[in-house]
Amino acid sequence: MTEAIDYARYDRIRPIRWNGESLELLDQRKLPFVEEYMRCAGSDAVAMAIRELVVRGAPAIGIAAAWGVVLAARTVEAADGAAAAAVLEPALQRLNAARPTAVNLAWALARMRAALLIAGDDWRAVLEREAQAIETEDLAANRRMGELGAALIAPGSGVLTHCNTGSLATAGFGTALGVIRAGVAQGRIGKVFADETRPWMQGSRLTVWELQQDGIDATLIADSAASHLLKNGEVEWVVVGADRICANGDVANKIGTYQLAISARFHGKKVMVVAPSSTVDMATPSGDAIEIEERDPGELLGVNGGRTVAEGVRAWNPVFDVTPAALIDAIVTEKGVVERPDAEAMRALFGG
Ligand SMILES: CSC[C@H]1O[C@H](OP(=O)(O)O)[C@H](O)[C@@H]1O
Repeated sequence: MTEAIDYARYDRIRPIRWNGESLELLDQRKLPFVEEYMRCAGSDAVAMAIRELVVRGAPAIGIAAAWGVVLAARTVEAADGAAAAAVLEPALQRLNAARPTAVNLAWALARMRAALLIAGDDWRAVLEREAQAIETEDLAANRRMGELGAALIAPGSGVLTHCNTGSLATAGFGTALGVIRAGVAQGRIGKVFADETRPWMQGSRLTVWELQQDGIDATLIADSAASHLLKNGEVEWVVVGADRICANGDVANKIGTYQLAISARFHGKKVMVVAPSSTVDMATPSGDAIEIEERDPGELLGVNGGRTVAEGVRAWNPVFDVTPAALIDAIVTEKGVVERPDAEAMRALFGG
């Protein structure tokens, strides 16, 4: 069950392209029917693209922000990194403010800031190398997580995934979708289900499109059909990504993850969270401390620009929720797997 995976077959979809002068972002608002890149020439354009979900997915927004810092550096004259850091800090703050929940954004900016502070007169080149390293390391982490996560799945299993955690959300291959890709390639996963993931429809617009590109047969379900599916026995694992994993193992992820975990536990199914260590935030003690992003309620009032709700109806649109560690069976990172996560198990792998 350890057949070598042909990773090249998953390389077609690239949400982030650095061309040496500007950052090209695949506009995910237009997928799956239009593949169009937005060209960002400055860091504030990158911040807007993150805020507007042109680029989305916890690791991907960290990578985009890192390249945003490289773009900001082109507007600054400074003798060394420390001097440049002082001038660039407002631009990093504007990038950081783009979205609050995924820790990968703050993590990437902190890593760029740290590299800058110790850089000499070659600080621009240092920033470019650091941004490239963040992107390259994410791809390697995803491939490693694919192996580690797939190994937990018994041959012939069915899986259900939520939101989009594939190449579109990362430097490539994906987190939860990387486990699914590896599990299908190894013959461990026999059936793949993806839910729509209202209101932004990452599942119906992005995940099943990615899997179709792979030639992986996936079945789309309504979010509201998930518990019925978990009851009928075709699924053994719910496999999802994460936006922030806390010191006690609580996980913030796309809205709807929490109720999937409740239903999975009720029906005796397992929950696997797959995320690189850049998503682990040992400085956040528990899910109660996570800021949950609330987006425009208008995202709930229509689909593809067509209104489906009467005028004057109020909507509430939190786009993440927190799944308590007690409902999670395994957290898969590139550094290893935490089974039955709790504060002690998290400390054993991540320190702190
Ligand atoms: C590997 S992506 C992690 C995470 O990000 C997604 O959120 P969004 O599409 O709003 O950026 C979703 O929560 C994924 O699970």
